[in-house]
Amino acid sequence: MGGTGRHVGGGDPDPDPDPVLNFLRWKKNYNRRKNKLRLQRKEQQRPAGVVEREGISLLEKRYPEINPNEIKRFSDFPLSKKTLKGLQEAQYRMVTEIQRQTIGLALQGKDVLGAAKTGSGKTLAFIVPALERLYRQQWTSIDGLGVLIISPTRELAYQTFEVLRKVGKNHDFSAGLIIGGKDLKKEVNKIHYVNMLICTPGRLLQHMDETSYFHASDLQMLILDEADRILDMGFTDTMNAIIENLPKKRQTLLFSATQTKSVKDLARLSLKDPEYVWVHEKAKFSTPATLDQNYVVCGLQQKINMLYSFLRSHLNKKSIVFYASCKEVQYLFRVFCRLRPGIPILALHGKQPQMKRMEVYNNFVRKKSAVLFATDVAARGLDFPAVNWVIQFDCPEDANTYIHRVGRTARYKEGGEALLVLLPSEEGGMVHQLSQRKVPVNKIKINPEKLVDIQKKMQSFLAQDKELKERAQMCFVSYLRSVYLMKNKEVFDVFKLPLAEYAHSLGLAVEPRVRFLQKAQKQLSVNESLEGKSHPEGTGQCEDACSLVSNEEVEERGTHFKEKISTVQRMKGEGRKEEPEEKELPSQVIDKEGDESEELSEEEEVPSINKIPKAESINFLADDDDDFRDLDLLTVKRQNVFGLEAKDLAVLNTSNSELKKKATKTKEAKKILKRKFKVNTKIVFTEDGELVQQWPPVQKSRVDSEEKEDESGGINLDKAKERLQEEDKFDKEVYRKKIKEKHREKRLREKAERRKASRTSEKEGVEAFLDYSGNEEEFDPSTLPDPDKYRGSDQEADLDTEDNDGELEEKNGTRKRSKSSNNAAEESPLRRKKAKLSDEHSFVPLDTGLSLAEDEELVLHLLNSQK
Ligand SMILES: Nc1ncnc2c1ncn2[C@@H]1O[C@H](COP(=O)(O)OP(=O)(O)OP(=O)(O)O)[C@@H](O)[C@H]1O
Repeated sequence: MGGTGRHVGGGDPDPDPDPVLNFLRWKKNYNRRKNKLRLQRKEQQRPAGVVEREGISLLEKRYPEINPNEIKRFSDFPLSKKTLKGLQEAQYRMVTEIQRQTIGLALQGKDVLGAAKTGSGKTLAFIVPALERLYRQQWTSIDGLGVLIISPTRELAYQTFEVLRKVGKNHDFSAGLIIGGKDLKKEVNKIHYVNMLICTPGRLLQHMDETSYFHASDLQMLILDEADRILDMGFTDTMNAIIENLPKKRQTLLFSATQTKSVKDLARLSLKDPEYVWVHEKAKFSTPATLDQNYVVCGLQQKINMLYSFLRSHLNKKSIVFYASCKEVQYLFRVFCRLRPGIPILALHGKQPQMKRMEVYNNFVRKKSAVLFATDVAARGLDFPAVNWVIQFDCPEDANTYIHRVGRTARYKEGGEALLVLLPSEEGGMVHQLSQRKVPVNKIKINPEKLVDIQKKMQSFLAQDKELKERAQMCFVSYLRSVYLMKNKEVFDVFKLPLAEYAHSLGLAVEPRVRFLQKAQKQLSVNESLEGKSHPEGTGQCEDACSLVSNEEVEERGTHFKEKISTVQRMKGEGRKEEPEEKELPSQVIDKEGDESEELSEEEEVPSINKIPKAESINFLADDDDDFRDLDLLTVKRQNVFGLEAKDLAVLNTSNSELKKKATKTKEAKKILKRKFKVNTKIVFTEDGELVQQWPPVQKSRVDSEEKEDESGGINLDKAKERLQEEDKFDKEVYRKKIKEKHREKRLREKAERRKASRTSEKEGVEAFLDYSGNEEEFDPSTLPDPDKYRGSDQEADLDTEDNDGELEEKNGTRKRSKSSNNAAEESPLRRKKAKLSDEHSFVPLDTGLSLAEDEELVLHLLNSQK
């Protein structure tokens, strides 16, 4: 047997073949192959459903044996062929740590609370078990909603939807994306077919409330992505309401890069005996190892210069710049587009319409080098490929926000760099927080020689463009409000900020007045005097902030409010909260912001500056753009004083602030009058070289004597009244003349019409006559049209214009008659007939067919008969 075995394995020609043994061996192999084929054929004949069910039960049998430590690839998990194929096609083979540790638990049907660093692959960690869950249940479209995935932002929901589409494409389930800013009606029609729904909380609850056939009674799995962010955005009540609408018997997965207390509260509410998987709990750092993190300390007034200088020196990189508020993004995006740093600039924030947001998102994904100005709407979960730099222009609210922001770079084994810009007042507190959260940041310094000063340029932009200036003012207020509303007063103290310098750095000549800040300051001083400074900083101020800034204003802040929002809402007794980005998008804004485009083309969308009622005191009431809404918080002390230097302005400001007396409008008007300002005039030349004053419009009623106006300054009311009355008279006279002229024109028009009508009838008469005159011998001169009649009409025509006649001549073809009224009257009917007959040869001399003498006789006869 040993020798035989050797021969079989070796495959060398047997030196001493035993034919019987050979035959037996061949027969054995043959039978084995035959049986295998028979079985395969049998398998193929069985219904696919049965085979699938058997496959599923085989997979399920392997679930209890899943050992995360042995798993390296997705194929090591007992996954369906369809899912594995999808993963393979999307180039996902090796599992990441969070996937290795959570997929098995989720397949076993456990509730999971998973946390792992940014960019570590949490999305697949919940998408794979979700697909498998429905596959196991043999879910079909008629079964309705099986999996619900809730994301905090629309972009993240969209991104998750795309991953699901990619990985689940071999399955037969239907998937839907339900986010705010889209057509609700269209969603209503489709929602009941959807098996896997990805949505934002506000919109989901809206469907739960309003869409009659939307129900989640058979829901198998609930997934909360970036759950802490959902709660931070003030969706606690919404989430509670959603969870109440879901069946109790379901599996729940909850994922985030950071875990807060509120998440644990939510987990207690929505998860049953969950498995906590905190992959990097024991890691040295809570940010990716491939991320290089630095911070600079920079004065508020230098931040924009610094950013510009940074971008100029990183033209071939892909960067994201995070700001605290939408209005900062809007303003600085516009300004930087005008400054043309040499790199495409994009802006993403919650005030853009959804389509625009998608467009920007996709654009930035595609770009190799670009800079994205964004609010924290882009801070979580978004997976932009190959981002080199994350710059935090404004200090993040806390270490968690910091971690999510920097997580937009250095994703899945890639490298990346992060730069945090801190004010001197923010440095201590923030750096301490970061070190506590195991975030390694190095301090670096700005090279002052490399700093480009763009302040003057910005000032000139603002001097030319009122709308931009308003945006600068809104940016100013918005930033201050964001700082004011921050909870951690160790880091954020709005009263320490150099306001005037900040305003100048935005290009503003004068710092706008911020009412809420003034009120807060007052309140603070009252509190201090009452309590003898016993009030601990940080708590009292925040509460004041909540009461001083309306809820709407809070939402405009976009992202940073956390519990404060909930406090305000609870205080106001609101049941639940809509998604902030939806609230921030009134239709008008959608139109306006929808045009906000990538680079340098945004100038077209500049709204009319006529909207501004006054320069002295800007008070935007019901403006189209909700950007203008919060300007009621703001009053500009003085405008257009760019001639002044910053130093002078500072002196001016201090002296102004020292002046406690409130100047009335009358006083200010008087002051202006004393200065004897003259209105600018615009004079143009006509083609004849005459001078015409275009602006201000010249008073037509003015007589020379009035030029000698009272030069003593001020307005003489009596004189002004007289002048107005005179102007009124003059206008009335002009009006009367205009009406007269109109009537005359009307009369002439009617006459012309009448004349035309009579000529037509004349033509008809001629033709009738010609038709009739078949026989010259039977010619009856009495049938001739009355020549007086012609004359009359022609006389009228003569009163009008000669051109008119010429026109009629050509049009009617009655050339001879119209050339000269007399000729027309004298022309013989016979000639007319000939003329008609020889229409095409109208310039050929007419031949009556009679002799010359006979012709003359006929003419004389006709003339006599006319007389
Ligand atoms: N197993 C894998 N193999 C290869 N690439 C992967 C794998 N898992 C995830 N990725 C890639 O890693 C990147 C980050 O994944 P993902 O967006 O899921 O991270 P995340 O943990 O959700 O990040 P964040 O906390 O920022 O939301 C994505 O580009 C994804 O395609």
